[in-house]
Amino acid sequence: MTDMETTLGDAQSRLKTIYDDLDADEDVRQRLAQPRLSIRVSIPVRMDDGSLRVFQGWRVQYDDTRGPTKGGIRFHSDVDEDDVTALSFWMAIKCSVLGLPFGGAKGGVCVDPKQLSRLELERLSRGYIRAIHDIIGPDRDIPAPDVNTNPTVMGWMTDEYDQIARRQVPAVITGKPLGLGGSEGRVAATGRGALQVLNLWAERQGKTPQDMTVAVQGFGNAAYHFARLARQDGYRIVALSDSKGAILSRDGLDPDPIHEHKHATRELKGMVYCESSLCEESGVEHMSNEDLLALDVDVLVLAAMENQIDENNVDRVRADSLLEIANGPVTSAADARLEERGVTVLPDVLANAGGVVVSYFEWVQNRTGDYWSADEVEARLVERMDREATRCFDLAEDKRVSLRTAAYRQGLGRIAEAMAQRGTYRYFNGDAG
Ligand SMILES: NC(=O)C1=CN([C@@H]2O[C@H](COP(=O)(O)OP(=O)(O)OC[C@H]3O[C@@H](n4cnc5c(N)ncnc54)[C@H](O)[C@@H]3O)[C@@H](O)[C@H]2O)C=CC1
Ligand SMILES: O=C(O)CCC(=O)C(=O)O
Repeated sequence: MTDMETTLGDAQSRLKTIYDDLDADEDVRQRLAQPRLSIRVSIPVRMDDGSLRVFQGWRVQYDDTRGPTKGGIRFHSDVDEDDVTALSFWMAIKCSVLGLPFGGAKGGVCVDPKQLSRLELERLSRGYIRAIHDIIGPDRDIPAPDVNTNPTVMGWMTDEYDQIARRQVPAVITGKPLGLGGSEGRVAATGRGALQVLNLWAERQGKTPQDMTVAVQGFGNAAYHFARLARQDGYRIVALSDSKGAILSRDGLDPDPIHEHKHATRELKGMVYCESSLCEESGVEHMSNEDLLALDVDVLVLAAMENQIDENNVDRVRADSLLEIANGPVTSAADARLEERGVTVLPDVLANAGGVVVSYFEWVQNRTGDYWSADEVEARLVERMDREATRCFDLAEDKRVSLRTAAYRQGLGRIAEAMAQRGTYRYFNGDAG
Protein backbone atom coordinates (compact mmCIF):
# COMPACT_ATOMS: atom_id res chain seq x y z
CA MET A 1 0.00 0.00 0.00
CA THR A 2 1.43 3.44 -0.90
CA ASP A 3 1.23 6.33 1.53
CA MET A 4 -1.54 7.98 -0.49
CA GLU A 5 -3.67 4.83 -0.17
CA THR A 6 -3.74 5.04 3.61
CA THR A 7 -6.10 7.49 5.30
CA LEU A 8 -3.14 8.94 7.23
CA GLY A 9 -1.00 9.24 4.07
CA ASP A 10 -3.82 11.03 2.30
CA ALA A 11 -4.32 13.36 5.29
CA GLN A 12 -0.59 14.11 5.47
CA SER A 13 -0.35 14.79 1.74
CA ARG A 14 -2.21 18.08 2.29
CA LEU A 15 0.54 19.36 4.57
CA LYS A 16 3.57 20.01 2.38
CA THR A 17 2.44 23.29 0.81
CA ILE A 18 1.07 24.47 4.16
CA TYR A 19 4.42 23.77 5.87
CA ASP A 20 6.15 25.65 3.03
CA ASP A 21 3.82 28.65 3.39
CA LEU A 22 4.40 28.65 7.15
CA ASP A 23 8.12 28.25 6.59
CA ALA A 24 7.87 25.45 9.14
CA ASP A 25 11.00 24.07 10.72
CA GLU A 26 12.22 20.62 9.65
CA ASP A 27 11.82 19.43 13.28
CA VAL A 28 8.10 20.20 13.12
CA ARG A 29 7.65 18.35 9.83
CA GLN A 30 9.45 15.29 11.15
CA ARG A 31 7.74 15.26 14.54
CA LEU A 32 4.28 15.50 12.95
CA ALA A 33 4.99 12.80 10.34
CA GLN A 34 4.06 10.07 12.84
CA PRO A 35 2.24 9.67 16.16
CA ARG A 36 4.09 10.00 19.47
CA LEU A 37 2.46 6.88 20.91
CA SER A 38 0.32 4.17 19.38
CA ILE A 39 -0.83 1.04 21.15
CA ARG A 40 -2.74 -1.98 19.99
CA VAL A 41 -4.63 -3.93 22.62
CA SER A 42 -6.61 -7.13 22.66
CA ILE A 43 -9.75 -7.15 24.75
CA PRO A 44 -11.09 -10.54 25.86
CA VAL A 45 -14.83 -10.43 26.52
CA ARG A 46 -16.93 -13.22 28.08
CA MET A 47 -20.06 -13.37 25.89
CA ASP A 48 -23.55 -14.04 27.26
CA ASP A 49 -23.46 -17.64 25.95
CA GLY A 50 -20.27 -18.36 27.93
CA SER A 51 -17.89 -18.24 24.95
CA LEU A 52 -14.87 -15.91 24.83
CA ARG A 53 -14.30 -13.36 22.07
CA VAL A 54 -11.14 -11.29 21.75
CA PHE A 55 -11.56 -7.86 20.15
CA GLN A 56 -8.77 -5.68 18.71
CA GLY A 57 -8.50 -2.07 19.83
CA TRP A 58 -6.14 0.88 19.48
CA ARG A 59 -5.36 4.16 21.21
CA VAL A 60 -3.16 6.58 19.31
CA GLN A 61 -1.81 9.80 20.82
CA TYR A 62 -0.64 11.83 17.85
CA ASP A 63 0.87 14.93 19.36
CA ASP A 64 0.89 16.44 22.85
CA THR A 65 2.84 19.65 22.30
CA ARG A 66 -0.06 21.93 23.27
CA GLY A 67 -1.41 19.84 26.14
CA PRO A 68 -2.77 16.42 27.12
CA THR A 69 -4.10 14.53 24.13
CA LYS A 70 -7.84 14.47 23.46
CA GLY A 71 -10.16 12.51 21.21
CA GLY A 72 -13.07 10.12 20.95
CA ILE A 73 -13.40 6.34 20.92
CA ARG A 74 -15.01 4.65 17.93
CA PHE A 75 -16.66 1.21 17.92
CA HIS A 76 -16.93 0.07 14.30
CA SER A 77 -16.34 -3.11 12.32
CA ASP A 78 -14.20 -1.27 9.71
CA VAL A 79 -11.91 0.51 12.15
CA ASP A 80 -8.17 -0.22 11.94
CA GLU A 81 -4.90 1.30 13.10
CA ASP A 82 -4.59 3.53 10.03
CA ASP A 83 -8.05 5.05 10.60
CA VAL A 84 -7.40 5.65 14.27
CA THR A 85 -4.03 7.26 13.50
CA ALA A 86 -5.49 9.59 10.87
CA LEU A 87 -8.34 10.50 13.24
CA SER A 88 -5.83 11.26 16.02
CA PHE A 89 -3.85 13.51 13.66
CA TRP A 90 -7.02 15.45 12.76
CA MET A 91 -7.77 15.81 16.50
CA ALA A 92 -4.37 17.45 17.05
CA ILE A 93 -5.04 19.96 14.24
CA LYS A 94 -8.65 20.54 15.38
CA CYS A 95 -7.83 21.24 19.03
CA SER A 96 -5.20 23.71 17.89
CA VAL A 97 -7.49 25.43 15.33
CA LEU A 98 -9.92 26.05 18.20
CA GLY A 99 -7.14 27.26 20.51
CA LEU A 100 -7.78 24.49 23.07
CA PRO A 101 -4.93 23.48 25.43
CA PHE A 102 -4.95 19.91 24.07
CA GLY A 103 -3.08 17.70 21.66
CA GLY A 104 -4.81 15.02 19.59
CA ALA A 105 -5.63 11.35 20.16
CA LYS A 106 -8.22 8.80 19.06
CA GLY A 107 -9.28 5.31 20.07
CA GLY A 108 -11.06 2.53 18.27
CA VAL A 109 -12.29 -1.01 18.71
CA CYS A 110 -13.00 -3.26 15.75
CA VAL A 111 -16.53 -4.43 16.58
CA ASP A 112 -20.06 -4.13 15.30
CA PRO A 113 -21.74 -3.03 18.55
CA LYS A 114 -25.19 -3.77 17.13
CA GLN A 115 -24.32 -7.49 17.34
CA LEU A 116 -23.62 -7.29 21.11
CA SER A 117 -26.07 -7.40 24.00
CA ARG A 118 -26.06 -4.46 26.40
CA LEU A 119 -24.07 -6.45 28.99
CA GLU A 120 -21.54 -7.61 26.37
CA LEU A 121 -21.11 -3.97 25.29
CA GLU A 122 -20.54 -2.91 28.89
CA ARG A 123 -17.93 -5.67 29.39
CA LEU A 124 -16.17 -4.62 26.16
CA SER A 125 -16.17 -0.92 27.18
CA ARG A 126 -14.71 -1.76 30.59
CA GLY A 127 -12.16 -4.15 29.03
CA TYR A 128 -10.96 -1.41 26.67
CA ILE A 129 -10.34 0.96 29.60
CA ARG A 130 -8.53 -1.78 31.56
CA ALA A 131 -6.28 -2.23 28.51
CA ILE A 132 -5.42 1.48 28.11
CA HIS A 133 -5.84 2.88 31.65
CA ASP A 134 -2.14 3.49 32.26
CA ILE A 135 -1.77 5.78 29.24
CA ILE A 136 -4.85 7.92 29.89
CA GLY A 137 -5.64 10.45 32.62
CA PRO A 138 -6.80 14.08 33.05
CA ASP A 139 -3.29 15.43 32.44
CA ARG A 140 -2.31 12.84 29.88
CA ASP A 141 -5.01 11.69 27.44
CA ILE A 142 -8.75 12.27 27.76
CA PRO A 143 -11.14 10.05 25.71
CA ALA A 144 -14.70 10.97 24.67
CA PRO A 145 -17.48 9.57 22.42
CA ASP A 146 -17.25 9.10 18.64
CA VAL A 147 -19.11 6.83 16.19
CA ASN A 148 -21.25 4.21 18.00
CA THR A 149 -20.25 5.34 21.49
CA ASN A 150 -22.32 7.64 23.68
CA PRO A 151 -22.75 8.97 27.27
CA THR A 152 -23.80 5.52 28.54
CA VAL A 153 -20.56 3.96 27.24
CA MET A 154 -18.56 6.89 28.67
CA GLY A 155 -20.27 6.29 32.05
CA TRP A 156 -19.14 2.63 32.12
CA MET A 157 -15.64 3.63 31.06
CA THR A 158 -15.37 6.35 33.71
CA ASP A 159 -16.52 3.93 36.38
CA GLU A 160 -13.95 1.33 35.28
CA TYR A 161 -11.18 3.94 35.41
CA ASP A 162 -12.33 5.08 38.88
CA GLN A 163 -12.29 1.50 40.15
CA ILE A 164 -8.73 0.94 38.94
CA ALA A 165 -7.59 4.31 40.34
CA ARG A 166 -9.51 3.69 43.62
CA ARG A 167 -10.80 7.27 43.55
CA GLN A 168 -13.16 9.44 41.50
CA VAL A 169 -11.47 10.96 38.46
CA PRO A 170 -14.26 12.60 36.44
CA ALA A 171 -11.90 14.65 34.23
CA VAL A 172 -10.40 11.49 32.66
CA ILE A 173 -13.25 11.10 30.17
CA THR A 174 -15.67 13.63 28.68
CA GLY A 175 -19.09 13.15 27.15
CA LYS A 176 -20.21 11.46 30.39
CA PRO A 177 -23.82 11.33 31.63
CA LEU A 178 -24.77 14.47 33.59
CA GLY A 179 -24.98 12.46 36.83
CA LEU A 180 -21.29 11.53 36.60
CA GLY A 181 -20.06 15.08 35.91
CA GLY A 182 -20.97 15.37 32.24
CA SER A 183 -21.52 18.83 30.81
CA GLU A 184 -24.80 20.35 29.75
CA GLY A 185 -24.81 20.75 25.99
CA ARG A 186 -22.22 18.06 25.08
CA VAL A 187 -24.65 15.76 23.28
CA ALA A 188 -25.78 18.46 20.82
CA ALA A 189 -22.44 20.30 20.72
CA THR A 190 -21.01 18.91 17.46
CA GLY A 191 -24.19 19.72 15.54
CA ARG A 192 -24.53 23.12 17.22
CA GLY A 193 -20.93 24.06 16.50
CA ALA A 194 -21.24 23.03 12.85
CA LEU A 195 -24.39 25.11 12.49
CA GLN A 196 -22.61 28.11 14.01
CA VAL A 197 -19.83 27.81 11.40
CA LEU A 198 -22.41 27.50 8.61
CA ASN A 199 -24.38 30.50 9.90
CA LEU A 200 -21.28 32.64 10.06
CA TRP A 201 -20.19 31.64 6.58
CA ALA A 202 -23.70 32.19 5.12
CA GLU A 203 -23.84 35.63 6.73
CA ARG A 204 -20.51 36.58 5.13
CA GLN A 205 -21.90 35.47 1.76
CA GLY A 206 -25.03 37.61 2.27
CA LYS A 207 -27.23 34.48 2.34
CA THR A 208 -30.11 33.77 4.71
CA PRO A 209 -31.02 30.30 6.03
CA GLN A 210 -34.58 30.63 4.68
CA ASP A 211 -33.19 30.64 1.12
CA MET A 212 -30.95 27.62 1.61
CA THR A 213 -31.59 23.92 1.01
CA VAL A 214 -29.56 21.29 2.85
CA ALA A 215 -28.97 17.55 2.32
CA VAL A 216 -27.42 15.59 5.19
CA GLN A 217 -25.47 12.34 4.84
CA GLY A 218 -25.75 10.42 8.12
CA PHE A 219 -28.34 10.58 10.88
CA GLY A 220 -26.40 9.81 14.04
CA ASN A 221 -25.72 12.01 17.03
CA ALA A 222 -23.93 14.81 15.18
CA ALA A 223 -26.21 14.86 12.12
CA TYR A 224 -29.50 14.70 14.04
CA HIS A 225 -28.71 17.66 16.30
CA PHE A 226 -27.33 19.64 13.37
CA ALA A 227 -30.48 18.98 11.29
CA ARG A 228 -32.84 19.73 14.19
CA LEU A 229 -31.15 23.05 15.03
CA ALA A 230 -30.66 24.05 11.38
CA ARG A 231 -34.38 23.57 10.74
CA GLN A 232 -35.12 25.77 13.76
CA ASP A 233 -32.91 28.47 12.22
CA GLY A 234 -34.88 28.32 8.96
CA TYR A 235 -32.78 26.06 6.67
CA ARG A 236 -34.83 23.60 4.57
CA ILE A 237 -33.56 20.05 5.21
CA VAL A 238 -34.49 18.21 2.01
CA ALA A 239 -32.66 14.90 2.53
CA LEU A 240 -31.25 12.66 5.26
CA SER A 241 -29.60 9.24 5.16
CA ASP A 242 -28.23 6.44 7.28
CA SER A 243 -26.06 3.48 6.33
CA LYS A 244 -29.09 1.67 4.87
CA GLY A 245 -30.60 4.36 2.66
CA ALA A 246 -31.71 7.96 2.18
CA ILE A 247 -34.98 9.89 2.24
CA LEU A 248 -35.92 13.04 0.35
CA SER A 249 -38.66 15.64 0.56
CA ARG A 250 -38.37 18.81 -1.51
CA ASP A 251 -40.83 20.50 0.91
CA GLY A 252 -38.48 19.84 3.81
CA LEU A 253 -38.12 17.14 6.44
CA ASP A 254 -38.73 17.49 10.18
CA PRO A 255 -35.81 15.66 11.89
CA ASP A 256 -37.64 15.11 15.20
CA PRO A 257 -40.33 12.55 14.20
CA ILE A 258 -37.78 10.94 11.88
CA HIS A 259 -35.38 10.59 14.81
CA GLU A 260 -38.13 8.97 16.89
CA HIS A 261 -38.88 6.59 14.03
CA LYS A 262 -35.18 5.71 13.66
CA HIS A 263 -34.91 5.14 17.38
CA ALA A 264 -37.84 2.74 17.31
CA THR A 265 -36.93 0.82 14.11
CA ARG A 266 -33.16 1.47 13.87
CA GLU A 267 -33.44 2.66 10.25
CA LEU A 268 -34.68 5.60 8.19
CA LYS A 269 -35.70 3.53 5.20
CA GLY A 270 -38.99 2.47 6.71
CA MET A 271 -40.10 6.12 6.75
CA VAL A 272 -40.72 5.82 3.03
CA TYR A 273 -43.01 2.87 3.24
CA CYS A 274 -44.65 3.45 6.61
CA GLU A 275 -48.37 4.00 6.82
CA SER A 276 -48.18 6.98 9.13
CA SER A 277 -49.75 10.28 8.16
CA LEU A 278 -46.32 11.88 8.48
CA CYS A 279 -45.10 10.03 5.38
CA GLU A 280 -48.17 10.83 3.31
CA GLU A 281 -48.30 14.47 4.30
CA SER A 282 -44.63 15.20 3.84
CA GLY A 283 -44.27 13.34 0.53
CA VAL A 284 -41.17 11.50 1.65
CA GLU A 285 -39.39 9.59 -1.12
CA HIS A 286 -36.71 6.94 -0.97
CA MET A 287 -33.34 7.45 -2.68
CA SER A 288 -29.91 5.80 -2.70
CA ASN A 289 -27.05 7.09 -0.59
CA GLU A 290 -25.04 7.80 -3.75
CA ASP A 291 -27.86 9.93 -5.20
CA LEU A 292 -28.10 11.97 -2.00
CA LEU A 293 -24.48 13.05 -2.53
CA ALA A 294 -25.39 14.30 -6.02
CA LEU A 295 -28.40 16.44 -5.02
CA ASP A 296 -28.54 19.99 -6.32
CA VAL A 297 -28.68 21.78 -2.95
CA ASP A 298 -27.04 24.81 -1.40
CA VAL A 299 -25.28 22.79 1.29
CA LEU A 300 -24.30 19.12 1.34
CA VAL A 301 -23.55 18.09 4.92
CA LEU A 302 -21.27 15.06 5.31
CA ALA A 303 -21.93 13.64 8.76
CA ALA A 304 -21.23 9.90 8.46
CA MET A 305 -17.73 8.51 7.87
CA GLU A 306 -14.40 9.34 6.20
CA ASN A 307 -13.58 9.06 2.45
CA GLN A 308 -17.18 9.51 1.23
CA ILE A 309 -16.33 11.91 -1.60
CA ASP A 310 -13.40 10.67 -3.67
CA GLU A 311 -12.14 10.83 -7.27
CA ASN A 312 -14.90 8.47 -8.40
CA ASN A 313 -17.90 10.52 -7.31
CA VAL A 314 -16.58 14.08 -6.86
CA ASP A 315 -17.83 15.19 -10.25
CA ARG A 316 -21.35 14.10 -9.36
CA VAL A 317 -21.44 16.63 -6.50
CA ARG A 318 -23.72 19.54 -7.45
CA ALA A 319 -23.99 21.32 -4.09
CA ASP A 320 -22.63 24.89 -3.86
CA SER A 321 -20.87 24.10 -0.61
CA LEU A 322 -19.95 21.19 1.64
CA LEU A 323 -20.09 21.17 5.42
CA GLU A 324 -17.84 18.48 6.90
CA ILE A 325 -19.26 17.23 10.19
CA ALA A 326 -17.63 13.82 9.74
CA ASN A 327 -13.85 13.60 10.07
CA GLY A 328 -12.11 13.31 6.71
CA PRO A 329 -15.19 12.78 4.51
CA VAL A 330 -13.44 14.20 1.38
CA THR A 331 -10.18 12.69 0.08
CA SER A 332 -7.34 15.06 -0.83
CA ALA A 333 -7.75 14.40 -4.59
CA ALA A 334 -11.48 15.14 -4.42
CA ASP A 335 -10.76 18.22 -2.34
CA ALA A 336 -8.43 19.60 -5.02
CA ARG A 337 -11.09 19.00 -7.66
CA LEU A 338 -13.76 20.78 -5.59
CA GLU A 339 -11.44 23.74 -5.13
CA GLU A 340 -10.83 23.89 -8.90
CA ARG A 341 -14.60 23.96 -9.43
CA GLY A 342 -15.08 26.75 -6.87
CA VAL A 343 -17.10 24.62 -4.42
CA THR A 344 -16.63 25.91 -0.86
CA VAL A 345 -15.72 23.28 1.73
CA LEU A 346 -16.24 24.17 5.39
CA PRO A 347 -13.53 21.82 6.71
CA ASP A 348 -13.87 19.17 9.43
CA VAL A 349 -11.08 20.52 11.64
CA LEU A 350 -13.15 23.66 12.12
CA ALA A 351 -16.75 22.66 11.35
CA ASN A 352 -17.03 19.61 13.62
CA ALA A 353 -15.07 21.04 16.55
CA GLY A 354 -18.13 21.92 18.68
CA GLY A 355 -17.96 18.50 20.34
CA VAL A 356 -14.39 18.81 21.53
CA VAL A 357 -14.94 22.42 22.57
CA VAL A 358 -17.70 21.36 24.96
CA SER A 359 -15.57 18.38 26.01
CA TYR A 360 -12.95 20.94 27.00
CA PHE A 361 -15.62 22.83 28.98
CA GLU A 362 -16.56 19.53 30.69
CA TRP A 363 -12.91 18.91 31.63
CA VAL A 364 -12.64 22.46 33.03
CA GLN A 365 -15.87 22.00 35.05
CA ASN A 366 -14.66 18.62 36.41
CA ARG A 367 -11.36 20.14 37.50
CA THR A 368 -12.82 23.24 39.12
CA GLY A 369 -15.98 21.64 40.54
CA ASP A 370 -17.92 24.64 39.21
CA TYR A 371 -20.77 23.48 36.92
CA TRP A 372 -22.33 25.74 34.27
CA SER A 373 -25.93 26.04 33.05
CA ALA A 374 -26.94 24.94 29.54
CA ASP A 375 -27.22 28.61 28.52
CA GLU A 376 -23.72 29.37 29.76
CA VAL A 377 -22.22 26.38 27.90
CA GLU A 378 -24.04 27.37 24.72
CA ALA A 379 -22.92 31.00 24.96
CA ARG A 380 -19.28 29.95 25.50
CA LEU A 381 -19.46 27.47 22.60
CA VAL A 382 -20.90 30.04 20.21
CA GLU A 383 -18.33 32.62 21.29
CA ARG A 384 -15.40 30.19 20.76
CA MET A 385 -16.67 28.91 17.38
CA ASP A 386 -17.32 32.46 16.13
CA ARG A 387 -13.92 33.72 17.22
CA GLU A 388 -11.86 30.92 15.67
CA ALA A 389 -14.02 30.53 12.55
CA THR A 390 -13.75 34.28 11.91
CA ARG A 391 -9.94 34.03 12.16
CA CYS A 392 -9.95 31.19 9.59
CA PHE A 393 -12.33 32.99 7.23
CA ASP A 394 -10.25 36.20 7.43
CA LEU A 395 -7.03 34.26 6.83
CA ALA A 396 -8.56 32.52 3.80
CA GLU A 397 -9.59 35.87 2.35
CA ASP A 398 -6.26 37.59 3.08
CA LYS A 399 -4.11 34.79 1.68
CA ARG A 400 -6.58 33.78 -1.05
CA VAL A 401 -6.51 30.15 0.04
CA SER A 402 -9.23 27.58 0.69
CA LEU A 403 -10.88 27.44 4.10
CA ARG A 404 -9.17 24.08 4.69
CA THR A 405 -5.74 25.54 3.98
CA ALA A 406 -6.53 28.50 6.24
CA ALA A 407 -7.68 26.23 9.08
CA TYR A 408 -4.59 24.02 8.75
CA ARG A 409 -2.34 27.09 8.75
CA GLN A 410 -4.02 28.26 11.93
CA GLY A 411 -3.76 24.83 13.61
CA LEU A 412 -0.28 23.86 12.44
CA GLY A 413 1.03 27.37 13.06
CA ARG A 414 0.05 27.18 16.73
CA ILE A 415 1.54 23.68 17.13
CA ALA A 416 4.80 24.78 15.49
CA GLU A 417 4.97 27.82 17.76
CA ALA A 418 4.45 25.67 20.89
CA MET A 419 7.11 23.20 19.71
CA ALA A 420 9.58 26.05 19.35
CA GLN A 421 8.63 27.36 22.81
CA ARG A 422 9.36 23.93 24.33
CA GLY A 423 12.97 24.30 23.16
CA THR A 424 15.32 22.69 20.71
CA TYR A 425 16.54 19.91 23.00
CA ARG A 426 13.21 18.33 23.90
CA TYR A 427 14.06 15.38 21.68
CA PHE A 428 17.80 15.37 22.46
CA ASN A 429 17.60 12.14 24.50
CA GLY A 430 14.44 10.87 22.82
CA ASP A 431 10.89 11.63 23.87
CA ALA A 432 10.19 10.61 27.45
CA GLY A 433 6.99 8.87 26.21
N1 LIG B 1 -19.99 12.66 18.17
C1 LIG B 1 -19.15 13.68 18.17
O1 LIG B 1 -19.06 14.45 19.13
C2 LIG B 1 -18.31 13.95 16.96
C3 LIG B 1 -18.43 13.21 15.81
N2 LIG B 1 -17.68 13.55 14.72
C4 LIG B 1 -17.75 12.78 13.49
O2 LIG B 1 -19.06 12.81 12.95
C5 LIG B 1 -19.32 11.60 12.25
C6 LIG B 1 -20.60 10.98 12.81
O3 LIG B 1 -20.39 10.74 14.21
P1 LIG B 1 -21.61 10.49 15.22
O4 LIG B 1 -22.80 11.22 14.77
O5 LIG B 1 -21.08 10.71 16.58
O6 LIG B 1 -21.78 8.92 15.02
P2 LIG B 1 -23.08 8.03 15.20
O7 LIG B 1 -22.59 6.67 15.44
O8 LIG B 1 -24.03 8.64 16.16
O9 LIG B 1 -23.75 8.11 13.74
C7 LIG B 1 -23.15 7.73 12.56
C8 LIG B 1 -24.23 7.78 11.48
O10 LIG B 1 -23.67 7.62 10.18
C9 LIG B 1 -24.51 6.74 9.44
N3 LIG B 1 -23.75 6.18 8.33
C10 LIG B 1 -22.67 5.35 8.38
N4 LIG B 1 -22.26 5.09 7.12
C11 LIG B 1 -23.08 5.78 6.28
C12 LIG B 1 -23.16 5.94 4.87
N5 LIG B 1 -22.31 5.35 4.06
N6 LIG B 1 -24.14 6.74 4.37
C13 LIG B 1 -25.00 7.36 5.18
N7 LIG B 1 -24.96 7.26 6.52
C14 LIG B 1 -24.03 6.48 7.06
C15 LIG B 1 -24.99 5.75 10.47
O11 LIG B 1 -26.14 5.05 10.04
C16 LIG B 1 -25.30 6.70 11.63
O12 LIG B 1 -26.57 7.30 11.43
C17 LIG B 1 -18.06 10.73 12.42
O13 LIG B 1 -17.19 10.96 11.33
C18 LIG B 1 -17.43 11.30 13.69
O14 LIG B 1 -16.04 11.06 13.75
C19 LIG B 1 -16.88 14.64 14.71
C20 LIG B 1 -16.74 15.41 15.82
C21 LIG B 1 -17.39 15.08 17.06
O1 LIG C 1 -15.00 15.36 22.48
C1 LIG C 1 -13.87 14.98 22.26
O2 LIG C 1 -12.97 14.98 23.05
C2 LIG C 1 -13.48 14.43 20.90
C3 LIG C 1 -14.57 14.34 19.88
C4 LIG C 1 -14.02 13.69 18.66
O3 LIG C 1 -13.64 12.53 18.70
C5 LIG C 1 -13.90 14.43 17.42
O4 LIG C 1 -13.97 15.66 17.44
O5 LIG C 1 -13.71 13.79 16.36
